[in-house]
Amino acid sequence: MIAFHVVPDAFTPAECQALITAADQSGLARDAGLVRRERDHDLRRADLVWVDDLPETDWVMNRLIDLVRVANREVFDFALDDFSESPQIARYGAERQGHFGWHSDIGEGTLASRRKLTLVAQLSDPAAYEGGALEVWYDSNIRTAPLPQGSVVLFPSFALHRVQPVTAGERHSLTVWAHGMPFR
Ligand SMILES: O=C(O)CCC(=O)C(=O)O
Ligand SMILES: [Fe+2]
Repeated sequence: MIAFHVVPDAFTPAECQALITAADQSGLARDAGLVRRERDHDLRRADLVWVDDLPETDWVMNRLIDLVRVANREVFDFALDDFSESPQIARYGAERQGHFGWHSDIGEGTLASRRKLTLVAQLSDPAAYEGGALEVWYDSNIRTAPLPQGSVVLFPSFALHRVQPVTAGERHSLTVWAHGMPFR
C-alpha cells in the first residue's frame, strides 16, 4: 500500500547522539548541493556524511534493515531487492538556512531509478533547532514527520517531500533507501 508510516522510538536518544557525534567529528562532511556539477543551493543546503564511511556502524545498517523489513511486510508490500547505497547523515544548519526543497528520491541514474522506499530518522532532539520540518506529499494531504528524537518515517521514494529551512540551531537526519526493480 502507498502510505506514510511512522515508527516511534526506532532509535534511542543515546544512539541518535552517537551518530550525530560520529558524523560531526568524522571530518567527512561534504556539501550536498551538488546537482549536475553545479551546487544548486536553492534546492538543497546541507552537509552529508555516508554512514558506510564511519567506523563501527554495522549496527545502524542492521537496525535499518529490520525497520524496512517490518514496515514493508506490514504496510508497503513493495518488491524490494537490496540496499544499493550507503545510508546518509545530513546536517541542516541555521547558519545557512539549511533545507531541501520539494523533490522525489527517484531519479534517472542507475541507483536513483531503483529507489523504492525512503526511510528518514530524526536524529536531533527537537529542542536543538527551529524550522526543519520534513513534509511528505503523496496524495491530497501534506504530512509532517513527527519530531521526537529517534522516530522514523517511511514513504514511497516517488513521493514529493521537503525539509523546511532551519532557522535556529541544527537538525540532523539519517536517510536510507531500499531498492528494487523500477516501478512498472
Ligand atoms: O533530511 C531529511 O529529513 C530528508 C532527506 C531527504 O529527503 C533525502 O536525502 O533525499
Ligand atoms: Fe529525499
